[in-house]
Amino acid sequence: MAPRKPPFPRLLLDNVSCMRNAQQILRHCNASVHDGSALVLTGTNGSGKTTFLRMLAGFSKPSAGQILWNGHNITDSGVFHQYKLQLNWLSLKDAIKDKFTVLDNVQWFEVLEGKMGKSLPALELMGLGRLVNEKARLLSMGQRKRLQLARLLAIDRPIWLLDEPSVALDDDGVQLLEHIIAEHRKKGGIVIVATHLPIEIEDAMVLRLPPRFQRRMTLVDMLDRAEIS
Ligand SMILES: Nc1ncnc2c1ncn2[C@@H]1O[C@H](COP(=O)(O)OP(=O)(O)OP(=O)(O)O)[C@@H](O)[C@H]1O
Repeated sequence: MAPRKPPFPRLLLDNVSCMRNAQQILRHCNASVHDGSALVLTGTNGSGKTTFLRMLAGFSKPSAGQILWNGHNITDSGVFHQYKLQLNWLSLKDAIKDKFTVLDNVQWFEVLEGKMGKSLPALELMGLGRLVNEKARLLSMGQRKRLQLARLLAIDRPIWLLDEPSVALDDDGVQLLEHIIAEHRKKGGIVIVATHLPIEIEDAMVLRLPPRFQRRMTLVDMLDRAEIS
C-alpha cells in the first residue's frame, strides 16, 4: 500500500520576503501551518513580527515568495475574498468604541458576522460578565484586552492572528488566553501569535525572526569587555 501523504497545510509560507517603504523587513520566511496548530513569532523589537502578521492578514503583500491558503495564493483577488473571511485579527489598536457598552462592542461585530448568542457567554468567560452594561470607556487596559478576546470568541473564525495578545493581562487573564487558544486548536483552529511575553502553547512551532539591524554595543557590553581583557 502506498504511504499516506500528509494533508496539505492550510497555510503555507513559501520563501516569503516583505518590503515596507522600500525597506526589506522580512527575508525568505518559510512555514507550514496545519489545522489545529500554532505558530509563535518571536524576535527583537523591529524584527518584523507585526509585519509578518499584517502580511498574513493581507494588509501588506509579499515582495517575493507566496502565501498559499489551501494551495491558492492569497493575493489573487478571488482567493483573498474567501481567505479574509477565515481571519480574526487582534492588534494593539483595539477598535473599541468608548461610547458603546461592553456588550455592544462585542455584539456589533457578531451581528456583522451574521451570528448571534455568543457575545454574552464570551464576555462572561473572559471575566467581564458584571460589566456588560457599562460604557467601554470605563474599562482598564487589561479589561479592554479581555473584551478583544471575547470578540475573537464571538466572531469565531478559524485563523487567529494575534499581535501581543497578553499585553496588559494579569496572570488570570493570561491563563484564560492560553485556555481559549487551546480550545480553539482542539476545534481545528489555527493560532499565529507575535509575542515578547511567555504564553504557554502546547506543541507550538516557534519562528524567531532575526534582528534587522546589528545590535549596537551598549555601555554594559563595553564594561563586560573591559573586565575580560
Ligand atoms: N509603515 C511602515 N513603513 C515602513 N516601515 C515600517 C512601517 N511600519 C513598521 N516599519 C518598520 O518595519 C520594521 C518591523 O516592524 P514591526 O512592527 O513588524 O516589528 P515588530 O517585530 O512587530 O516589533 P515590536 O517587537 O517592536 O512590536 C521596523 O523596523 C519598523 O520601523
